[in-house]
Amino acid sequence: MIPVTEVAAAVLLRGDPAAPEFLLAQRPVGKVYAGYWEFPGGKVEAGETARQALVRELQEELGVTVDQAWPWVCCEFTYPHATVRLRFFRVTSWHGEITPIEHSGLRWLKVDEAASVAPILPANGPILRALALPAVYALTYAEELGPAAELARLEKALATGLRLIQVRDKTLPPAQRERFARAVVELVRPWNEWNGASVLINDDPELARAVGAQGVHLSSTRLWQSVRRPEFERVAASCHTAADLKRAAELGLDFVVLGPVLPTASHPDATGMGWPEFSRLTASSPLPVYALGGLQPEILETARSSGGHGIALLRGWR
Ligand SMILES: Nc1nc2c([nH]c(=O)n2[C@@H]2O[C@H](COP(=O)(O)OP(=O)(O)OP(=O)(O)O)[C@@H](O)[C@H]2O)c(=O)[nH]1
Repeated sequence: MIPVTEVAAAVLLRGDPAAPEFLLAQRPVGKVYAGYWEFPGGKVEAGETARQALVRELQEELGVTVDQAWPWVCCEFTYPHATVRLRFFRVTSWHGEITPIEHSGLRWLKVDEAASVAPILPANGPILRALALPAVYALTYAEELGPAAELARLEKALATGLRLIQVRDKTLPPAQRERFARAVVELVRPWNEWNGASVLINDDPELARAVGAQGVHLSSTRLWQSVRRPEFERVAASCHTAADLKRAAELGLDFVVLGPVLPTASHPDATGMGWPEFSRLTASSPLPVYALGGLQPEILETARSSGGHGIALLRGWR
């Protein structure tokens, strides 16, 4: 078996939480991949946890003390020199002044500016794409609220920052679902052009194509039936188990939702896995994970401190 080098890496975030800047650092002469841009961090030493390594590395490399670090995604990558398992943390609070003690350069970037820095360590491409995903994934609920009211709710939410939408509404009659999906895509179109907002259609690639949606959201059943990633700009899936998460990663999807985390009215028979289990499952996910099930917007911080990228909401988004 190839030995795996454990690495802890930090995505330092500052500024507006809805459109933050993150820090990239340039590897100095003398290291492998000198001149490449990376997230600050380094190898986990014997006897350390990944979090302890992160805290130590940020002190050594940048001269700062971490106040808050939340586990995020974890990916493996094989370089000619080593196979690494990179545990990324979102670091939103620290003290001390950031100083390039070991790197040859530092750059703060907005997520849409990542392409302006090159070269980036090869393992980091998917990480930059994951960073661009918003905190909230809104699931439509026209079957209860009615299509007109749901479109009005969407219009308001787009104006205040909503960027990622799933047309769910599985029980609407097919013709009505198609009309509604088309109307959502039309409503989102200008936001797509200006801000990259996107619409994913739940479990129906044909409908997604017919209405010109940016993506498709696979049910866990379809996730297992799919032999390759469907050809859309964005593909996500519903996951409930570690095996589902692994499958979604193998298919190269963009993100997943995992749940139900808490008891929810839409699945009255399910008790919810709870945050400790959510945390355990997300710890080895290379894909960003949205928590789902019985959640309200105020729970975002809990989801993030438990390893989630964000939250998926059905009733609660606004
Ligand atoms: N810090 C960091 N390492 C990364 C990233 N992406 C990535 O593939 N790596 C890989 O993870 C490994 C980290 O090793 P490192 O050389 O930075 O470790 P270190 O700071 O402990 O240095 P040292 O080995 O000189 O003591 C390297 O193989 C590096 O290529 C990233 O974003 N940040």
